[in-house]
Amino acid sequence: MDRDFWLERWAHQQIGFHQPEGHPALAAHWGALGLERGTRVLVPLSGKSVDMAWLAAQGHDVTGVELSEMAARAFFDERDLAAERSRAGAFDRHAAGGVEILVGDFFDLSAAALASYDAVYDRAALIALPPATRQRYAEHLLSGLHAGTRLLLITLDYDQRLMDGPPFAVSDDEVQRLFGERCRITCLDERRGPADSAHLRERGLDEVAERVYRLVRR
Ligand SMILES: C[S@@+](CC[C@H](N)C(=O)[O-])C[C@H]1O[C@@H](n2cnc3c(N)ncnc32)[C@H](O)[C@@H]1O
Repeated sequence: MDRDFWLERWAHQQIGFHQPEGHPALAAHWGALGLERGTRVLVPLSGKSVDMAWLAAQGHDVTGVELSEMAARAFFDERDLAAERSRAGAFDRHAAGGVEILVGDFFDLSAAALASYDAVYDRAALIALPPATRQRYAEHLLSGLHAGTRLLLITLDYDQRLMDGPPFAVSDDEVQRLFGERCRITCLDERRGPADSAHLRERGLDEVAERVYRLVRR
């Protein structure tokens, strides 16, 4: 899953992962993180997720990091927001309405930049990545985040033989392995049943487990 794979997906609008109504687990479980208004929230691999607008509406300062400039433009255009644009290190920054999207590679975000966030929202970021890159993603994220940073992580688990990712199956064991040494992990919710999106059901996924975790960086 290299950069071109994702840019092609955006160019051809093959974005079945995008949820126009946002993810229901966010409103249901964000409160469990116990964050105050004004908290800086990082949304890695953000796409044009409407969850960023929801987080901004809760009073947070939201930063999405996304490879595709098309996704960033779409996020602001769909809200009739004229985004300010500037250069921020390795990234092109688009910002308006309490949300900034850094267009570039998440792995170029410095440890110092990561340390400036108090919370992370990961929906379809970890599960978008193949196994070796998931390890790298967790390492990179945890290398920067300061103690006490809270994360809401949503995973999808299924029989990986039924379908090639993305989205990839991520088991509870893997979450423990990737994050357990450096985070306190609580599974807040688990939902088993048919995949809730038509594009996954069409790809043969009948039975999935979606889990919602709270992680607190030690
Ligand atoms: C499965 S989508 C999920 C998007 C979003 N989190 C959502 O819930 O709609 C994964 C996104 O990550 C972006 N992406 C993939 N690799 C990336 C990287 N290394 N740095 C930044 N963005 C990346 C892709 O362009 C794509 O928009």
